[in-house]
Amino acid sequence: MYELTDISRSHDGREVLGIPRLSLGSEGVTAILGHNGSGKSTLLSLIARQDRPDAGRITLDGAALDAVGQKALARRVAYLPQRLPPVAGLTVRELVRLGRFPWRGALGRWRAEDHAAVDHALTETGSTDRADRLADETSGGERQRAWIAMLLAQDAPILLLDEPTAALDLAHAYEVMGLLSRLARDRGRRVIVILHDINLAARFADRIVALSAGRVAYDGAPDGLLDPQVLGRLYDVDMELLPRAGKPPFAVVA
Ligand SMILES: Nc1ncnc2c1ncn2[C@@H]1O[C@H](COP(=O)(O)OP(=O)(O)OP(=O)(O)O)[C@@H](O)[C@H]1O
Repeated sequence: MYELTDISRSHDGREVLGIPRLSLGSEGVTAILGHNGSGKSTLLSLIARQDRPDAGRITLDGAALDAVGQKALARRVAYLPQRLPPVAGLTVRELVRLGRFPWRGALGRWRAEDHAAVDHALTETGSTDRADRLADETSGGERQRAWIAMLLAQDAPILLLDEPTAALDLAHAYEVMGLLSRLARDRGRRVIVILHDINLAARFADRIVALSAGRVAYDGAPDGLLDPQVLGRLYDVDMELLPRAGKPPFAVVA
């Protein structure tokens, strides 16, 4: 579990993230929401240790995040950034195999469990049929699922994903979120995921942390966020809720 204390991160003399205190990772799925530029990716890249705060302290399970070795961190935290690098020349399977890097033995030998983890990740993301195609030649959404498969193959207890559903059609966005929430529920994974879709977050998250101008503006259960006033303040737009029998109401712009 992460503990953040007195975190500050600035760019060009402007503080883009200021968090006095925040614990993350004790719930199954935590969704991070907020308007564009509110600091979501900055927060995620800090806890993924892709970036460092200018001030403050981040611990992971009680140890300073800075002090965790690179391989040990990769075994505990799998991170999917918003902007993914090009994958020229790699097949989908080769891309997914990269996720096994922190687990491979001395001399980088492939063990049966590495192959099994890759096959399992391909199956879980519905990517098996495309495994031998060049990742570059698959559609944006198919490639996104291959990246998610790579993340699953890494087999880390904490998954950090920055807008993983952005390139996905509705059905696959729900499928991927369903998969992440099953990993949390059935396999004890802790998922921290940036989303823009309030309704997707309300459906799958156990906790929502919403940022506004670099500050935590809401932190709690999805129910509490599904309030036109709270949403209106957060996104600076009039919102209304459409009730649905037996399901969370649907938030729409009024
Ligand atoms: N490397 C950088 N250099 C300068 N400014 C940056 C840099 N990275 C982020 N910022 C600024 O910090 C602020 C927060 O950015 P961040 O990417 O964390 O927002 P976000 O909530 O993830 O936005 P979005 O929803 O658009 O992805 C923005 O104003 C952004 O312009």
